[in-house]
Amino acid sequence: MDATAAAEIELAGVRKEYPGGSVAVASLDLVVPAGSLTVLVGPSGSGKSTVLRMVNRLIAPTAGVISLDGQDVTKSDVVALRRKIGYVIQHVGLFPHQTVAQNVATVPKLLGWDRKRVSARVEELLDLVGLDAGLHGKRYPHQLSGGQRQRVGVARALAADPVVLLMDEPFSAVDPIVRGRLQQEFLRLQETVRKTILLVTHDVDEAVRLGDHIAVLSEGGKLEQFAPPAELLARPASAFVAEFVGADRGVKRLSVTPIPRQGLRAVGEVDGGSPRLPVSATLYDALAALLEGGTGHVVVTDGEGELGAMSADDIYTAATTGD
Ligand SMILES: Nc1ncnc2c1ncn2[C@@H]1O[C@H](COP(=O)(O)OP(=O)(O)OP(=O)(O)O)[C@@H](O)[C@H]1O
Repeated sequence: MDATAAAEIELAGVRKEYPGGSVAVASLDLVVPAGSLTVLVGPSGSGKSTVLRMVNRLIAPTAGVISLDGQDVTKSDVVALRRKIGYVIQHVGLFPHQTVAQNVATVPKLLGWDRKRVSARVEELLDLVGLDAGLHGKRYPHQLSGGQRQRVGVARALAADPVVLLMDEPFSAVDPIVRGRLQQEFLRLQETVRKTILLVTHDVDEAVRLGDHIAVLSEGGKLEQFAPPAELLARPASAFVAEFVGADRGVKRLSVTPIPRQGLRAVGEVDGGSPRLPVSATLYDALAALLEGGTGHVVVTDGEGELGAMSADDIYTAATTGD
């Protein structure tokens, strides 16, 4: 699949008051840059799902404007709008009496594609999410693991090549190990497809791992902070954000901070048996390797060879530089 156009999502003064007077979102301004992955994170009841469901018009805002590439979604034809937006939810919502291939083919068939084009697309998508079309395509959802079902949900959402992907707790129904793997695969997939993704989670670690940007919401859909993960962890904008990201935010930052290429110590100074790791790794990986290795140092490498070494103090310095 080629990288196709992605659209900017803009919310301006968006409010949602449910019948009965509960104000899920009081007034939200948010811009989700085209082709980026923005995570909406916040405690239960902070309005995250409400925001997502307003973007694809499953519910209507009480006030304000939501636009895709400058076009007001409430003024677009709803069928055409939903074709532009893939939607993935926690329990996937696959059709139980249809095979995996039929599930993925749902939207292309609705669009009237001929059989050959539909089956080529299904094969391409299953391959993209790491499933074998020959093996898994003929199975029914109950014959798959939770993680495989989740991948089918993503494949189905991508079927008509939408410009936007909305994902509501997409990885929370699977165990932590499968979740970690799906998150990694999903990041690789996003490198290929470069959609504009708005993803909801209540899990800060997931937000940090996945987001180009993180929007932290508190009660009433109040935007507490909108920032890249490293900035959010280094400089929480309010006591609410600091508490929400957790007292271990310093440790979390290690996992989003790259190993520096400059200022490494000479490899000759350190024990030859020190663990080695690529410069593309994070400070978190470096610390983990250092603790595991027992020599007090790690050696950093790239394609050409050894770049230098780091001690625990060096990792500390790299983690706190720029504060
Ligand atoms: N259909 C509805 N009618 C009335 N109130 C609703 C409705 N749906 C949601 N709410 C209320 O709106 C608020 C926001 O709900 P929403 O589901 O958007 O939050 P959330 O952040 O996604 O929560 P969670 O993480 O628990 O899924 C909550 O107080 C909720 O009770």
